[in-house]
Amino acid sequence: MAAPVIRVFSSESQVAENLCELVATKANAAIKDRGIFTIAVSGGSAAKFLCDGLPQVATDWSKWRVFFCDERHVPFSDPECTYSFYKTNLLPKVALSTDHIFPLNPELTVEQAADDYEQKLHRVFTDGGLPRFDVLVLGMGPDGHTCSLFPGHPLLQESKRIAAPISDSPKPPPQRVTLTFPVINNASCAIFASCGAGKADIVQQVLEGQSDDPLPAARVRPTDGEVIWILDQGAASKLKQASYKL
Ligand SMILES: O=C1O[C@H](COP(=O)(O)O)[C@@H](O)[C@H](O)[C@H]1O
Repeated sequence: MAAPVIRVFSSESQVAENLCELVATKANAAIKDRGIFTIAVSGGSAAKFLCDGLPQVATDWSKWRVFFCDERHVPFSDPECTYSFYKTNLLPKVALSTDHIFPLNPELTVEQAADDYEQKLHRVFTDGGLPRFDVLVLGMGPDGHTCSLFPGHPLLQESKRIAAPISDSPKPPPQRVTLTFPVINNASCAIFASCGAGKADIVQQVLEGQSDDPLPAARVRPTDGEVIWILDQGAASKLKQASYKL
């Protein structure tokens, strides 16, 4: 298990650019090696960074398979729907087929939608084992949550499911489906992108704090992979180790 790598940039636009260049490098390497690139993306600020930067990268979009680290269980027409954000802000600008991006089915109950999402994952990850994503692009909320895995929630202990329903998310909307830690920590590369001084305290706690009960974002430590944090100066401003500074 490798220690987190931390990269600090002077502006949000540089974070987005660096994130997207890194994702493209990973994508092109995976395509060269195996002919396919598997990625799960997040909502919130990470979605904005990806939609801003990915249209500029050079890659073979036909080889990408795009899942969601988590998704809100809302209709596609709801502004909280992460899939619809990508559909509006990324799909018109890149050659990614809608057959290669996998939304949650909001017409099912949240429990059925999670079951259905596990089947969608198994249709792409066909070896029957735990899916191993090439890249996860993760965000972190000000409480230290990542995906829809919240501090103190029983889903942090989930060990059987690869995608699980949650009906009591402390951040609205309450019903969501999320990847679980067995899949997250089986990824080849997990990348966090966080910006703004509002995230500085939680970034410091996650990256430098010690706890017997780590925050969800601090639990992202792929067993045979890397975790990379891409921060702007504001988000990195409370880190104590000088080597993390610009
Ligand atoms: O609710 C969510 O929040 C997190 C963090 O979002 P951010 O805007 O604070 O970066 C996000 O990663 C997750 O996908 C989303 O469902």
